Amino acid sequence: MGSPVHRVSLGDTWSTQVHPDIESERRIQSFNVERLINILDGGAQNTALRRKVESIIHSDPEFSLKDNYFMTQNERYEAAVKRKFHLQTIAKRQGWSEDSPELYYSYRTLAGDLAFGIHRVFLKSIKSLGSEEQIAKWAPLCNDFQIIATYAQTELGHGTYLQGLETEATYDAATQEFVVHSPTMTATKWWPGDLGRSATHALVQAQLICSGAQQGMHAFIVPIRSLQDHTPLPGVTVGDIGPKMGFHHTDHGFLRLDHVRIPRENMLSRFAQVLPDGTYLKVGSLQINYLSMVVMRVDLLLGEIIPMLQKACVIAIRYSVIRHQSSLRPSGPEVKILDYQTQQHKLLPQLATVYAFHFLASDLLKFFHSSYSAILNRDFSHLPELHALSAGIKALVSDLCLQGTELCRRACGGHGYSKLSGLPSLVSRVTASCTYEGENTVLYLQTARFLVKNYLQAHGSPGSTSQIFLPKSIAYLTTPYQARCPAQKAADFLHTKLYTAAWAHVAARLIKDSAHHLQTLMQSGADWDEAWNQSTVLHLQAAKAHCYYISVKNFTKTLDKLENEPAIQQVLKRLCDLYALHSILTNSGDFLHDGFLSGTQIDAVRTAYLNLLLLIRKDAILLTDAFDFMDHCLNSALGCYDGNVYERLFHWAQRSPTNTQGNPAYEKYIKPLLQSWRSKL
Ligand SMILES: CCCCCCC/C=C/C(=O)SCCNC(=O)CCNC(=O)[C@H](O)C(C)(C)COP(=O)(O)OP(=O)(O)OC[C@H]1O[C@@H](n2cnc3c(N)ncnc32)[C@H](O)[C@@H]1OP(=O)(O)O
Ligand SMILES: Cc1cc2nc3c(=O)[nH]c(=O)nc-3n(C[C@H](O)[C@H](O)[C@H](O)COP(=O)(O)OP(=O)(O)OC[C@H]3O[C@@H](n4cnc5c(N)ncnc54)[C@H](O)[C@@H]3O)c2cc1C
Repeated sequence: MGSPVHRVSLGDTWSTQVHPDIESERRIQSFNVERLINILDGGAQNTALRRKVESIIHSDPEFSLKDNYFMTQNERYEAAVKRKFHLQTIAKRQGWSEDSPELYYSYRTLAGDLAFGIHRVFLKSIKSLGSEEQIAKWAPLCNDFQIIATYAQTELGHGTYLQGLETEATYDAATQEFVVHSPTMTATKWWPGDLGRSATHALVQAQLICSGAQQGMHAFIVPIRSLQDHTPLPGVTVGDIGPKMGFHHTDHGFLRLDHVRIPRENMLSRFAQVLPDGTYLKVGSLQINYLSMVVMRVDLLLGEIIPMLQKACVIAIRYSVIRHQSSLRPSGPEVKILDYQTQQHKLLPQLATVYAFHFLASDLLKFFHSSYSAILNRDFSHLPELHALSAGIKALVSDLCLQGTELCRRACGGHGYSKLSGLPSLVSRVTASCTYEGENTVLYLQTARFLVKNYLQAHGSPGSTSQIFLPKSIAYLTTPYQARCPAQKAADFLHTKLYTAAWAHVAARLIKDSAHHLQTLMQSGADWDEAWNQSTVLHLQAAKAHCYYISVKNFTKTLDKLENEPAIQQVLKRLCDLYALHSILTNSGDFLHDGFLSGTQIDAVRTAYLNLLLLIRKDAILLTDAFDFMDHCLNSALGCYDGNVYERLFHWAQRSPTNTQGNPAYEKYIKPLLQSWRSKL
């Protein structure tokens, strides 16, 4: 591998050497880090391309994220717009097209701190819901930024329940136009990114009214601001929704439409259309209009959510080998905090989790690609499975990435509370991912609906085992499973088949229990909807267990493909073991409930888990280096490659405007107060 210096990108002239405490960690080379980087990138060519993009971006001062932490919301927005347009200029010069890996890598390199993220959501929605003519018209306008667009679905009154959206698009056959209207206050669109101050066009999701009937939610392209002077167009009220927990660089907005007329051609019509005379035609179910959400749920995993936990792990683990606190024995030397078992217990499962999620999301992406073109061509056979998998995986990944980043933050003690650590921004940003693109509880319940329905079909009545074809990801629901785990000692729990089977057992049992609970309620008189609501806590648990099972199984499959890389296979196997055993320990009640595992076996799981912590501890720094984030992108005083934590924290704090711009409160309040006492002292 080339000199690691390429990662030290902050241009800190005072940083002349790598801290010995982190350097010593890198001397233990139990595997080739560069090879692991290549595997995570999906090949050495991708690594080379990514680094080429990184060097272009980082050598350009316009892209610096340096002062982000000291900026106001307005300044963050302006800087993000500036970076976005500068990136477009570079992309044009370099010949990087919209869907190119180069632009994807630029986004990663700039930590997503760019404006117009939802412009991309608009484009992806046009590509999934628009006809070929509509794509041919709108995609180039988007790509060249002749328009700036947003995705306006959520309203003040409704986000989850799309059938409850109030915005109306009423077809007027006399003019062949739709009249798009917000009939109530609660119909106001609320939350769309890039809407508050930027967008010229919105993809508005509205209830279609034509042929005298409500046809459900459909997508309409609505011009909202003048392309000449950016003022709101007639009938449009638009603005910013105000301060938020994070996403300070994005102008989330509101939008009210007062009988705004748009041409008939502006309704996206791949799957549904309104003919000039008002006749409504559609293929597939109403929910095909939700396709763009499936696309985004898959897309955001690797593009946005998982990198947050990766970065948090890099920062917290690097910091934990620099930070010394207390000693292990009386009068012994102060130790690195990563040598405390409790610190390992906080951080190393997060590292294992984020590896598991990287491979999970990569495989989901493959399944998505193989199903998506069929869906666009109106073969919907894989859609229910894709929807169930993408909804559940989005929920599990964002839930655990949020938990993990917050744990990493707290594991850095007081310095983790400083924005300069980079961790608070990661936590607040990943928090949003548990809500946007579908609130997580709601998404788990979508997965549960698929599981329960298939379970009930496969097992006509309790106890029956009729053979029916089930989609691949749930085929285990009809596989007979063991009632007791055969493991006898800690080492037995290091068999991938054993712990995968354990998760299959628990997931299948919880799905069975939730389905039976539903059936029992129905047998005692409840209708399906009432019975469903009264069993949703069980459904939620079942869906989570299913997602755990999928993630564990997927990690073990990844290991199988690494036969030719024994050293890397070994280190990843340890992470896979740790992920699986940690997930068993944190959900141990589910394994003990029906006696599948005994208390003694849980003790054995814990023993195996604690042994793994020690083994992974020695490779921890290399495993975080393998994410190959440059310092610029981490933007953390605690997480830099060279480990010079204290110097960097001190230098960065000096740049704070609170230290450079004087103290107006002194003149106004402190000085008069102090001076009023002087005569008495
Ligand atoms: C750089 C930027 C980074 C950050 C970017 C962030 C951008 C964020 C953007 C947004 O947040 S956009 C707004 C996103 N909003 C949502 O995700 C809303 C979530 N709500 C829904 O998805 C749905 O309303 C619902 C929860 C699925 C319920 O809908 P509905 O009541 O109509 O359906 P059900 O009765 O529950 O199910 C009926 C039937 O439909 C199937 N189905 C549901 N959704 C889909 C889908 N997406 N694809 C395919 N099929 C779907 C469902 O499984 C049922 O099938 P059957 O069981 O009847 O066979
Ligand atoms: C940072 C950010 C960016 C966003 N960007 C966009 C954007 O670009 N475009 C856009 O259109 N929207 C956007 N949104 C909106 C987002 O998609 C919605 O907030 C999200 O879908 C959740 O909907 P809600 O706010 O209505 O929550 P609600 O549905 O009101 O959820 C509130 C609570 O009710 C529960 N609940 C709701 N329904 C059910 C149910 N059926 N069963 C059980 N429990 C239920 C939920 O679990 C939750 O606990 C964004 C939101 C955020 C935070």
